[in-house]
Amino acid sequence: MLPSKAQIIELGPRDGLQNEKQTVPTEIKVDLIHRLVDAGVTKLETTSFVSPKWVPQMGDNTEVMNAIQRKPGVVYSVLVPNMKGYEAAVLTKPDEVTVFGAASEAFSQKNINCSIAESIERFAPVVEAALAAGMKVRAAMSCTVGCPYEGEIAPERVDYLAGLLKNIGVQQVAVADTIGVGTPLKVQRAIEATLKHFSVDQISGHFHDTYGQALANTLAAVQMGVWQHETSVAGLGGCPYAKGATGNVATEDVVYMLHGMGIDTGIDLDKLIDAGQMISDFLNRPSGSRVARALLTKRASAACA
Ligand SMILES: CC(C)(COP(=O)([O-])OP(=O)([O-])OC[C@H]1O[C@@H](n2cnc3c(N)ncnc32)[C@H](O)[C@@H]1OP(=O)([O-])[O-])[C@@H](O)C(=O)NCCC(=O)NCCSC(=O)C[C@@](C)(O)CC(=O)[O-]
Repeated sequence: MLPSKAQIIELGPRDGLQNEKQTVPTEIKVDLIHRLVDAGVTKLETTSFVSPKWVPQMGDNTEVMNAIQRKPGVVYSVLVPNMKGYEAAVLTKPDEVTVFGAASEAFSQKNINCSIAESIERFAPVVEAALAAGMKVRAAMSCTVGCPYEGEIAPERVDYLAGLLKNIGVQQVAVADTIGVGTPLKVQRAIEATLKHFSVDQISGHFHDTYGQALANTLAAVQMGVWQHETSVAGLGGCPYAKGATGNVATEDVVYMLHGMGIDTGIDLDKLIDAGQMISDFLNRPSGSRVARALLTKRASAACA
């Protein structure tokens, strides 16, 4: 049965911008966050507390968090790989921390410089501290379908990682197709493996669009009852340690699809498109959202008529 509700978990300010070569000033990131919240986004990843040597674009994490005017009821989430990141993050009072592991050993090494087992040892004290401080804890599971270094990933490896994350107290997990190689049935198998440890209410889909499959994969997740969707405005993004992978599925495209299916997101699509246009203009390239491009063209023709 299709879910009657949906929540967008907007990743544009973090996953969307982390890989940008040009420096995006803090005030642009903050403006983007404010516009997204004004459009009705109620949960978003604002930044990450990782090494600035590894990901320079997120080096202004504390400044971003401190500059945001927070709206009550909105969950401001940050990515944290270890206790060092947690200790810096907690000072900025996030509502949620997200640890991030991988179903692929090689990707774990490349992305966070440790094995899957070591990553769990690093995450465990983060999860414990965050829960004790009253924060929510999510985990991203990278490479649940394919890995840029190891190729296809079997569902058993997703099952293994999800079990480890459940054991340390993680409350919610993202099933991520980091390099966008997944197709609907493969993504459903990764979600099925995750469902052995987490309920459908604790799972979000996180699909990159490298092969143009992200919206189809989102629909495949919806058909399994998944209602939390990790998306990126204007289709921004990509992981610096997954070369060639494009951005996440565009928030505008997911919102348009869900609204068309009668599933409310609480998001004002016009305002969302304006937020995506602001950041696309700043980055000096067209939006990666097909819906945004179509509706902007329609707006322009209406203005000329
Ligand atoms: C995880 C580490 C830090 C390990 O990096 P490491 O080198 O193994 O860490 P270390 O403990 O050996 O420390 C080395 C140096 O890093 C510092 N350090 C250590 N930890 C931190 C920290 N938290 N914040 C700031 N600095 C830190 C530490 O203080 C030390 O500084 P030094 O003494 O040399 O000056 C590193 O590998 C790293 O930052 N990796 C970046 C990972 C990343 O951000 N990847 C992109 C996000 S994941 C993603 O996009 C995928 C996702 C989530 O969206 C889902 C999907 O699509 O798959």
